[in-house]
Amino acid sequence: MAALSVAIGAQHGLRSSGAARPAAPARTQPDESLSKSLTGCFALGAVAAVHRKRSLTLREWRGERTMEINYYQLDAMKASNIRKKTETMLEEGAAVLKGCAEESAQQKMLLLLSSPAVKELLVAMSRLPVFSHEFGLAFKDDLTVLSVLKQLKYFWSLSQSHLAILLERLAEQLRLEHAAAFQSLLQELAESDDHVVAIKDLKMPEAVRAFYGENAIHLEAADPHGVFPTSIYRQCDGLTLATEDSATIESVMSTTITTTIKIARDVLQPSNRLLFDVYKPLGRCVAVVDDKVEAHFGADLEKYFEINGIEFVKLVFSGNEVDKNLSNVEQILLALKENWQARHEPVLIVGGGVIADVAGMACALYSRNTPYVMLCTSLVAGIDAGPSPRVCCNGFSYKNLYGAYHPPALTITDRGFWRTMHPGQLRHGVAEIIKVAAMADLHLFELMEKWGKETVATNFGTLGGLDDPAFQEVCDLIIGKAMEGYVRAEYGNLWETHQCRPHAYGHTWSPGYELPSGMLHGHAVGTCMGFGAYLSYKEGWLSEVDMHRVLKVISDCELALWHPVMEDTVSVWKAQIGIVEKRGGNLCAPIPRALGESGYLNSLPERLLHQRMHEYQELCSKYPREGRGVQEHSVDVGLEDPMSKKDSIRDADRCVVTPMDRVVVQLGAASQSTSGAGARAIGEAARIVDGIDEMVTKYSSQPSEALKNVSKRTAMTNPLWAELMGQGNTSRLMEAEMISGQAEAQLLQLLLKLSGGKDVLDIGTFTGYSSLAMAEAIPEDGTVVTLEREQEAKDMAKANWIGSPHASKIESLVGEAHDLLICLAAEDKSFDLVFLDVDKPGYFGLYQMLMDKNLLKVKGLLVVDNVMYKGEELSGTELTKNGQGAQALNQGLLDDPRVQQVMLPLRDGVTLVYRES
Ligand SMILES: C[S@@+](CC[C@H](N)C(=O)[O-])C[C@H]1O[C@@H](n2cnc3c(N)ncnc32)[C@H](O)[C@@H]1O
Repeated sequence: MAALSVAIGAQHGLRSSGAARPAAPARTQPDESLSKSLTGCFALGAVAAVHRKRSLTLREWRGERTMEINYYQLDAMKASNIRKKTETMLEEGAAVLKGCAEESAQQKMLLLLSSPAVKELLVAMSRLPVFSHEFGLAFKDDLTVLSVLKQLKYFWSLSQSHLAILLERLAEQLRLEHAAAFQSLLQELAESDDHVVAIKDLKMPEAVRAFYGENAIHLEAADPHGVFPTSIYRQCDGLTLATEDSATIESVMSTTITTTIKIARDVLQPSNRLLFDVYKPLGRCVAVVDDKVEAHFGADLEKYFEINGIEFVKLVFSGNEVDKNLSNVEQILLALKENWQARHEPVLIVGGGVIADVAGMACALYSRNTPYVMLCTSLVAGIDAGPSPRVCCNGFSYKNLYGAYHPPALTITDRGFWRTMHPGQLRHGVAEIIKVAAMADLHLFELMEKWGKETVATNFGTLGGLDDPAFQEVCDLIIGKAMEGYVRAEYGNLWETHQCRPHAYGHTWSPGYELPSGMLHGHAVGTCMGFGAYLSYKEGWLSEVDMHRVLKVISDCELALWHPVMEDTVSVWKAQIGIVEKRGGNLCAPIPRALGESGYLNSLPERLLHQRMHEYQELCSKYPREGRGVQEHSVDVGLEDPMSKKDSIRDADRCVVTPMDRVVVQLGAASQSTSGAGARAIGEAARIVDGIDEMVTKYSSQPSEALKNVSKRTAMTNPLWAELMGQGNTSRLMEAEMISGQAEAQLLQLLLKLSGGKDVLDIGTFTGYSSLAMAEAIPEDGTVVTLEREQEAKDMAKANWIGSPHASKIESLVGEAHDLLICLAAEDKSFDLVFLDVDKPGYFGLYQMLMDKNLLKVKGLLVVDNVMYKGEELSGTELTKNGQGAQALNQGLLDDPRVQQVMLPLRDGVTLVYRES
């Protein structure tokens, strides 16, 4: 690297600063040959001049003089000159266009490029530091002009239509009377295929080419960004200081990235220019589109590009939290490669926060960085994830474990897309607005206090209040302010080089419990913001009144202040340890110091955390819904619980619960040894197979609140089971994955409703899901007898049923199923429906007891789970004991003339057995 720096420096000129330096450590005196070879290294440029001028003193030779390497030599800029030159160019350009009205569009462009004022402006712009503070501030009162001038610097590499768009925009802003002339140039150009030809490739008169060619040669040395840019959105700079013998080099490097953010309406109306201006000059648009957005707006997207004559390549990917993994990033990378995505061509990303993260990360990785335009279709994307420089994905069950810093070149937020959002998904996005408001913008906070409820109720003015212009303005204002607050806080700390980040409010403790709780991100943030506000009050920062204002606005927007997962304060403490590590050894927890002002809490000892959390729980219990959010879980809004799937199809440790899991794992392994189209096809196949359970869950009736609660609580039990097993309190290691779940519960409920059964036997209680589901479906005088070997599981199930009006229908017995069946038979019990879901080796024996002892009534129904046992028989591998148990029952049923049965490929296979006699 050092050699490279010096070589660049030699090209661009080294200057000896001659700064006084502390004495260098003693070194051996270089011999003459070394001296010669070092001089030889600096054969070019100013260094050679320095060496030639006089011979070095020994002191100097030992490295006590410093060489400064200048990378770029940009012209000094004077805003008034640029403005004047621009206006003259517009005048002269319009006159040129008027004088050649009959010429072809290409000829018009050539005549323009030959005009002195155009030449002068373009060359001047190409030599200016257009990304500098000074330049930005000089044009701060006209951001359109600023944006155009930043691009004009690259005119030599831009396509004809791109340059025409820039000239048209300048005319609209500065010389409206000439705008029509430039507009018609653009229209004419856009109609020919040649509009994508770059200025540098036009066949221009020799003198004109020589003029621009000379500038290009100047730029090669002075500022290569202007002549050979990688893309028009990034520049680098640096300062390298080297001792004269090059033994020590000190350097700083920086990258400057330009970005534009627009809050707009009707972006997909074909006449809207936002996407046109980016993609028309490129001739095509490669887009990564969220599959749910595709369902609603896919046709509009296609129409937009078709009408505007832009080739459109649409790559549709799933954008659920559960899909936020490296495997999906890789699939996007493959798709980009297959479509010859170029490094200067911004990818269009259309969707919400997850697709912004995953596809944004793919762009960060593709050719090390490829620009992208973010078209935000959700609230979270629109004000937070969309313009965010952080792109990321989850890994090893940790949120955002992998990532990069790669902001979009253009972010577009159009509220119109939100009309199709699930209200629950929109609601949780509101947390991000409250976050900005409480930490950085009192005015925005007051707006949320006044309008928060209504914005949530109307999907931000897209499903209501459409005829109320004042409300529409309020909606835009809230979004604009939230966006501005976000950008203000984040863009000065793009690479998170320090941790004073107001935007991490609500993100300190919740990362530890968000995934296990199954909460939507915004609700998890809500709970964490509420806790943060309480801590602030306890610190003496927020007044009690203001603390309650924060809690109230969260609660009014129907977000969660509290979730039972937070009762596990040990896990919350672990989350704090993790976050301290992530924040470079500091807690640095952003919490409001006053309303609308940021503060940072840097210490919260463990005991105090436990205490504060309990106090906070008490406080939340007095809020509506006892602090709980409305539709607070992913499953409540039709999304899969992020914990229900492991991260990657390539994850060899993926928990194989069903035959589908086995297929997905196999496909994952296959995709590792394949690339290109093969890997993509395998990935697609894996996604389809993997999506079957999700689809079944999505389109089957949703479980009751009580059942949802059982699955949530069960999802958190794995560490507990390990502990209980370690203490000898269970006979074997249990796992949360043993739960039957929603689809099977729906099946059981439907069977009971269809058959009118009321005496039910549930063999294998676990945490009580199937028993409660069946209890919900039987009449008031019905009974569910449930059997369980483990006392701990029985206790847990009982606790899970508390609060359900159907709990009283359940009779829970503990012991070996075999023994308990003997007791039930002795009591002459018999059942309309039996659900068999215990250790598989005992299946056939238990079945025989059910039949022989008439525990299953004639005309009764037996439902058996796991009859495909993880696809073992299908895979042809040697069967485990469980696999053998399932097979024995399957064969036994086939051989038993008393029953009629059907095996359904639902999850791990469910067989319905009707007892004929
Ligand atoms: C797959 S889980 C049951 C899941 C439950 N039906 C549900 O809906 O979530 C199996 C349960 O049966 C219990 N079990 C396994 N073999 C048993 C046996 N032979 N006798 C009694 N209980 C048994 C296990 O302890 C475990 O809690």
